[in-house]
Amino acid sequence: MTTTPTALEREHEMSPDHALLRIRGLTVHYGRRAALDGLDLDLPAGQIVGLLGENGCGKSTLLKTLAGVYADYSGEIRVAGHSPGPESKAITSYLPDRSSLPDRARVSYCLDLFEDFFADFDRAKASELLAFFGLPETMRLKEMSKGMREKVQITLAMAREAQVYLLDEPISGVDPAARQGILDGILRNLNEDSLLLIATHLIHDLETALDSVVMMRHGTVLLTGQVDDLRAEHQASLDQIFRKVYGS
Ligand SMILES: Nc1ncnc2c1ncn2[C@@H]1O[C@H](COP(=O)(O)OP(=O)(O)OP(=O)(O)O)[C@@H](O)[C@H]1O
Repeated sequence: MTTTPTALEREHEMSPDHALLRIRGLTVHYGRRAALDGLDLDLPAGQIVGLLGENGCGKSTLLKTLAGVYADYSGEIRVAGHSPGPESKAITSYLPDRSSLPDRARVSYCLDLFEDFFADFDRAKASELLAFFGLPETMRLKEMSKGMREKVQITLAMAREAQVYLLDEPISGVDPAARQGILDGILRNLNEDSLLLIATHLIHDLETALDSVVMMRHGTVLLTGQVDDLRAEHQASLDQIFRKVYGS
């Protein structure tokens, strides 16, 4: 039986230098409200990408949908050629904005869980990252501050040997002085062929780490570009560009 190729499959055949992440016409409704509204986006491997935008513009919904956690969407998504599902999840590491880890668990138990669940989880890398963050594996999550828990979440997400990392506001609970250290933890050992898509409001803290940005508004992409190109074009920092774009 032959099936008609989708728009993305046709594009894939026509452009062999395909993007690692491809999205066409992605739409998500919560009731009558469109959280994502026909969003198109291509992102290549080997980039650290900032996902920026005002509160409620759809960043978390986009990451959740790409991660395969939210499946009620229309449009097309391909992660390394796969629609969201078991194959895409096997190569995608997702850090949600809310933790679903059990409060009473010790860090070591979380490591056991991830080791059982993800074939690409590197326990030695996780232990090394926890030591870098100064967190004991014997500690229970409920004994931790918000920032400490975030470090555990980051450790679990970044200790996978994934092709795509989707991080939803990973350093929002961390004090300004500690943010650089956490960022170093995230970027440490990051495979140069991986794609890291990171939703954040902390543009100033992330500016030097980002290769490119995606700015969203009302469930669509308002602007994308390489950070160096945008800075040169606007003669301004990313923070200033953001204020200009969203102030208008
Ligand atoms: N579970 C839900 N049920 C109903 N509406 C939702 C739900 N989750 C999100 N929304 C709505 O969808 C829109 C997009 O929300 P989303 O959380 O994706 O935005 P965001 O850009 O991540 O916001 P923030 O920067 O505040 O984290 C918002 O209007 C929000 O109110």
